[in-house]
Amino acid sequence: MSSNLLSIDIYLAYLIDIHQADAQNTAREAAPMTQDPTATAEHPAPLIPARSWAIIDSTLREGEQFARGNFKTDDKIEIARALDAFGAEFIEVTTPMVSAQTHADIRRLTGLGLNAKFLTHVRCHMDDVQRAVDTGVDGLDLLFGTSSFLREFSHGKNIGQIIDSAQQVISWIKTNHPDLQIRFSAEDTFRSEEADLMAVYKAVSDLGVHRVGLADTVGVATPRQVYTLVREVRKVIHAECGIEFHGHNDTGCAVSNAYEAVEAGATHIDTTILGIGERNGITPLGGFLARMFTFDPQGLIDKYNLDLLPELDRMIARMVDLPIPWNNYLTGEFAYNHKAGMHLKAIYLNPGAYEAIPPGVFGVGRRIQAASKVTGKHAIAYKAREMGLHYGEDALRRVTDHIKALAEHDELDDEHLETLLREWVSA
Ligand SMILES: CC(=O)SCCNC(=O)CCNC(=O)[C@H](O)C(C)(C)COP(=O)(O)OP(=O)(O)OC[C@H]1O[C@@H](n2cnc3c(N)ncnc32)[C@H](O)[C@@H]1OP(=O)(O)O
Ligand SMILES: O=C(O)CCC(=O)C(=O)O
Ligand SMILES: [Mg+2]
Repeated sequence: MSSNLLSIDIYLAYLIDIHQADAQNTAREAAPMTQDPTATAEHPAPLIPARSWAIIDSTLREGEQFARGNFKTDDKIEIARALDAFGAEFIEVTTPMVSAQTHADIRRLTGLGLNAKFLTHVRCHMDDVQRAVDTGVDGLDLLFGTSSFLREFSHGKNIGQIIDSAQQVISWIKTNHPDLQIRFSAEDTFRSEEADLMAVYKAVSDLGVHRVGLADTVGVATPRQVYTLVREVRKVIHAECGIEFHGHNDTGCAVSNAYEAVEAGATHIDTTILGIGERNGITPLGGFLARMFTFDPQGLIDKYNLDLLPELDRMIARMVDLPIPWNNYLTGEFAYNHKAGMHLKAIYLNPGAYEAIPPGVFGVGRRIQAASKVTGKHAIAYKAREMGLHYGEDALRRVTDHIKALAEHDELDDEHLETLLREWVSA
């Protein structure tokens, strides 16, 4: 099999080609990407360079809000080390307001000497911020709900009071802890009034936050809404202010919304391993990387240790005591299973024919399921050749039909197939 598989370069060239063509065909306004001085006509800059965005992995914050996300100190250390080894730029951790243990755990994590920067997620309130600043984190992710739902039923503040609190808290942090990064997020952004959002984002940007956050808290936003709102927010904040997107998956759009956010100019995307979080979770790290890989494969390969992804997924599956979903992006048991005869014929010649992303880059293997009722003669011939067996055209047709007929009634595994192929030759 391996001798027939073409190298990763084939996929990469193809991916770059389709996206360059897509760019030429699209009427959309281009996102404000930084110029790539190394780009040439032969090697054009990737459409969405991997260096234009960073991951804020929130497995240790949003993931703790998952039904089974009850991480102990050792789990947290293992998760943080694994994310750091993978190359995640930021790790978001739960607010120290949760408990004395959580406070102590954050200190423990920030003392590990990892490359990833730690952020803690806190309410925009002096009590929370004062408790957070001695944890050793690199930044504070402040939030305040701006939708009428959250203003009425969560905290009871109006937009003027939210801006006043933001002013008090942000000014205090900047005066007393100027080294800390500050992010301000309007929780439930996509059910908030646009005028309110613009007033809040402009105010916090003027106060000098490093990033503003857009949060699709109930997972209701469409990709187009995300794209449009990110572009609007970009216009009211300072050029050096980053934009973070946090998207829930209630309507199945968490990956596409994160992608649209980046395309519109977002600089930071929140993910969790396997997508764990409140309800059915947020943008999964693996799904987001699969999406972004197609725009800048080499950029992702340079930035992350992508082949560690299966270990990350397995680690969280173990900790939350659930299997990795069979159809999980990249690492699901059948994410790279090939079965139909028409697919198998082509995949033996070039796996790129039926795969968008080479599995080996993400440390996973492909499965060729040659024995089934939907198989075809090419797959059987390849399988036989691998075993050193050769059939004439008639024999190949007959053995293929025999295998298809058997498989109508029974599952055939590889071992059974091999036995059949040998018996058929000697029969
Ligand atoms: C969409 C998200 O995921 S947001 C992040 C959610 N994360 C968490 O909730 C972290 C874990 N939470 C906790 O441990 C607790 O909720 C704590 C420690 C934060 C607060 O606990 P309690 O004081 O018992 O309050 P409780 O959780 O019942 O209610 C929430 C409080 O936060 C207030 N609040 C909500 N949002 C904000 C905000 N952005 N800024 C300031 N206060 C806020 C509410 O008004 C309410 O306070 P109140 O009782 O004075 O009205
Ligand atoms: O702080 C944020 O931006 C996101 C908070 C959150 O988890 C959410 O709104 O779903
Ligand atoms: Mg959330």
